[in-house]
Amino acid sequence: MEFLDLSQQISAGGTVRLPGSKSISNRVLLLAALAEGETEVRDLLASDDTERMLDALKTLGVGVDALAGESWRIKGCGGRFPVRQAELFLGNAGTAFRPLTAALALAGGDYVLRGVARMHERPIGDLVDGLRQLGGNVTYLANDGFPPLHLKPATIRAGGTVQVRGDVSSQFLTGLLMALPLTGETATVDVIGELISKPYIEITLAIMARFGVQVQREGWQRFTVPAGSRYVSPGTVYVEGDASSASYFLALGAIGGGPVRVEGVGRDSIQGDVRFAEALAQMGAEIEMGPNWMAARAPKSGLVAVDLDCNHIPDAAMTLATTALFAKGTTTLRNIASWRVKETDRIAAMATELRKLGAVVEEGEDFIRVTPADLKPAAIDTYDDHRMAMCFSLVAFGTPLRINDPKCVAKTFPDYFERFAGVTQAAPVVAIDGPSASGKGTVAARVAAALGFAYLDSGALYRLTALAAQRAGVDWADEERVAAIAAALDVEFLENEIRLDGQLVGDAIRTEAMSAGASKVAALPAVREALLFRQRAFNTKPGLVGDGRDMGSVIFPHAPLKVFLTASAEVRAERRYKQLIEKGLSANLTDLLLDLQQRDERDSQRSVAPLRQERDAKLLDTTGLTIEQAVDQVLVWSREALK
Ligand SMILES: Nc1ncnc2c1ncn2[C@@H]1O[C@H](COP(=O)(O)OP(=O)(O)O)[C@@H](O)[C@H]1O
Ligand SMILES: Nc1ccn([C@H]2C[C@H](O)[C@@H](COP(=O)(O)OP(=O)(O)O)O2)c(=O)n1
Repeated sequence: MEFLDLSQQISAGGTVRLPGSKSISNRVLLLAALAEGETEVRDLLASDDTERMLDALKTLGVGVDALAGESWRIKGCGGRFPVRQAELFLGNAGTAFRPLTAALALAGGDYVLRGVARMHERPIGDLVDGLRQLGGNVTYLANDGFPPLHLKPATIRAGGTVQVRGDVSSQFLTGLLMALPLTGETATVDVIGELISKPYIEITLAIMARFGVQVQREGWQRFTVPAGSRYVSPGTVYVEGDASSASYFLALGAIGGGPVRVEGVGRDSIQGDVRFAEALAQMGAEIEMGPNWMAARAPKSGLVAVDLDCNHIPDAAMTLATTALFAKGTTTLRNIASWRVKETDRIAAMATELRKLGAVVEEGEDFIRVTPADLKPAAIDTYDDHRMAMCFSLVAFGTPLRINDPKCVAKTFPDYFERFAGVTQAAPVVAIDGPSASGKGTVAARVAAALGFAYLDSGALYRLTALAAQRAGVDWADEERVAAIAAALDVEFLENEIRLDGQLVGDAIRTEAMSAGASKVAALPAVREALLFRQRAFNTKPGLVGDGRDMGSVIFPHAPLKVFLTASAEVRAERRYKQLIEKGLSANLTDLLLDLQQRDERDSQRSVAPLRQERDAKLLDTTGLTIEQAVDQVLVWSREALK
């Protein structure tokens, strides 16, 4: 499984130009395809969801041409798709599946619509019932109420009234409304019960109007499309930035200092999720807004918890769940039952993953309640849900963490994590690598103390693994079992001591036998993999100095300062000899030199993370230097690099 490890973040600030809105992009594409005339769609979101829609339209015979940038020319088919029989695969794209179901059910052809397994678990029965009331001929190919679907030509009933439940997914109503003009008749939709996610219906009505169809409405209960309504291209359409995507960056500003400014959505937006900014303001964030931009910064007194009905911002509300980790008090997000039928059961997923970090979470059928706690590093699962991945990136302000399957953000925001990195500053790392007894540990510990940073003695982890394996009677060459031991190591780093399985280890890991053992287990790829996140989890505020063999190359490749510390083999052997004798351990200088040369050889020649000077590492040869001189040089470089 792919993953992304995030260091703890220190601050956030800057400007982000948002990708196009997913909701607007797919609605505009469908209406442009159904319209008379050509439409140029500018600033379209480039993502999985829009790709599914574009592919579907191509399959249906619609002329789709990519122009420069994220612009497309769509040759409208005037309500009649050229291809009358087709099978469409729509992945996990709800914003493609629902409206296409509605449009194709009334478009007079014979179509099969499929998606990924999760899509086949997401209900569509209420939409199908609505289409059947209009005369649609829809069959379920697997389970009643769920995709895949088979659509055959409808027998349209004149002057029909459709009843559709409003409390399931507003995408059903959106789909129906957008398809109604295809009947050619006057058609009315009555919404039964409370309509959820109303702002999404506003988007639908606004875009239909842009394509020349005025929906007459009575509140949120009744919508009528007059006979003879037809879609006509408005020529050029600009897609607004995605307001849900804006929520992550506004939250970053509110948590990480800010200001973080997003461009592409603002006060004049037709997207309901811009109201996320109000929710953030209720938490204390300072918000500024212009017609097409918004900015957020942290309040001096810190964020505070809220108790909020989130029905109007179902997607952006997820961002509040992780923002709550940085607010004083318990946050309750209510009226979010729709989370349960999204890309995943988002209430369950959110609760499970927040608990991994140590947060206190209570969940109900339609609410979630989050109380902050001291956060601890964890590997977060994302459930093929882009919003899970993006929401949990905010957690990096509280603890380093691992995000599994980070590429799921491609659904709406393929370069999310690059943009995240662009407006955040991670806790810095000074990476010190080099051969045995070059002085890494001594120098690293003193530099860490001088800078007020944490210190990671990564070699100790390999030594501890070797020791734990020996104690468990596991051969150092048994990769699988040694890796399992490394993954399960119960260690605690104290000021000047290490506890393994609750007991102080003392010099048991410093013997030459354990040096050799460490070098052997360190050559096993599975062992290195097992220790990777454990090492990165040390990268907390205000910063870290790490020493080892691969700090700069593998563990912290983005470290602002990398040092390669070395000295002649003879000098290093002498240093190690003195060190061992001082500790009261037995040693022989000739053997030590030989051991050290063998170990250098093994550490340099192994296939994974070999010992070598990185191209961007500064070389420091300590053969003729005192400890103080070596420390001073690294401190000079650190102050330059961390400015
Ligand atoms: N620049 C230096 N000059 C002299 N002795 C040093 C220097 N750096 C380190 N030492 C000594 O060498 C020994 C080995 O250093 P250590 O930090 O354990 O190396 P490493 O972590 O690279 O194996 C220590 O006893 C340390 O005091
Ligand atoms: N980041 C690291 C740290 C240590 N190792 C390996 C290589 C060394 O032979 C052993 C022991 O490392 P350690 O830094 O404690 O050893 P020295 O003090 O330099 O002799 O672990 C590694 O492969 N990668």
